[in-house]
Amino acid sequence: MRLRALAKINLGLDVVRRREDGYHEVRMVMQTINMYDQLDIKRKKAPGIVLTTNLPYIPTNENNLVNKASRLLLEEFNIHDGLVINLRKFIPVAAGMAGGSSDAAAAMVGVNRMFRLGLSQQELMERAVAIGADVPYCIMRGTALAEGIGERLSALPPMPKCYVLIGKPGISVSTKFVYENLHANDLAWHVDIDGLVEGLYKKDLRGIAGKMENVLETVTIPNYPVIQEIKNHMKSHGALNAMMSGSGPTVFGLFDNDKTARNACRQLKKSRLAKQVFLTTIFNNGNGGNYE
Ligand SMILES: C[C@@](CO)(OP(=O)(O)O)[C@H](O)COP(=O)(O)OP(=O)(O)OC[C@H]1O[C@@H](n2ccc(N)nc2=O)[C@H](O)[C@@H]1O
Ligand SMILES: Nc1ncnc2c1ncn2[C@@H]1O[C@H](COP(=O)(O)OP(=O)(O)O)[C@@H](O)[C@H]1O
Repeated sequence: MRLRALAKINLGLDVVRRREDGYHEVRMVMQTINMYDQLDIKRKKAPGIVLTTNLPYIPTNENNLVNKASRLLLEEFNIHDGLVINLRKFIPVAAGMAGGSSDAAAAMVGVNRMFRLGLSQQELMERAVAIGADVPYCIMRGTALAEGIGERLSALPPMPKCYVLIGKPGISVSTKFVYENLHANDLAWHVDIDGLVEGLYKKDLRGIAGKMENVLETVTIPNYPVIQEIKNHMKSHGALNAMMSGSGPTVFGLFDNDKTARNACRQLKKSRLAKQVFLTTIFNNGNGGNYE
């Protein structure tokens, strides 16, 4: 069984408050993009999960989210068969693009199908939050408003079609570090998530781009100025706007024109500001489904 685990970007990211347990209440507009990892899942008679991957630097033991997510369902349903899973990573790792979360989501969808567990999308999403705050959204996919810690989801009108330029600088940023250094209860400003949502209802790409903001940049940009440099580079090469995705450090820019986007992509590669550069598009074939 082969599945695609799609990446996400955050079109807007606001933090409402820090909870007593250290987690943060957020309001985010999430968007799936056409960049994916590939999971091949096979059943085996002996118990246990054997995971292989094309990247030597990510864990293949129980610390891999694919492993955790599969185990969660196998244990709940008392399944004694095991799994052989090959994961081909294309989504940049530790990038703010929910790569690991999306792999976990695909694994849950795959196990549900393979063992005919009969769980609905909603039932999978309820279990998925135990793996990570972004995992329920990765099961749902499409354009969505995420609240709570990211697990309370409402579908939004699909994002208008556009080109998405992705630039990941060669640095690592820990999500935990970013949230801890935000001082969420004393923020001077908030992102206009309602304005962003209104832009989606109006199908107004420029209006949406004009409202894109990420409060987590207030932590990452002072620590890693290259993030601002990549944003500036994209904007000076015709992006409608550019922003950091999630907790970073990946920056994405939106373009309404194919030629401008391709040129900006070439120039960004030349600049060497970003270690990984990709040009892709918005994914919006309805929510959920389309896992092949
Ligand atoms: C920032 C966002 C935006 O989409 O994504 P990424 O940058 O990871 O893609 C998410 O809020 C990240 O979601 P996810 O990466 O699933 O988070 P988890 O694994 O559950 O948590 C990692 C760490 O982030 C912090 N965390 C996460 C989510 C949240 N709402 N509040 C938090 O404070 C906690 O310190 C937690 O220990
Ligand atoms: N399937 C997976 N793919 C990538 N990283 C994983 C996976 N499972 C666990 N990890 C660990 O999670 C960390 C964050 O990965 P990732 O999900 O790519 O980040 P982000 O949430 O910022 O998009 C990695 O450094 C890696 O050690």
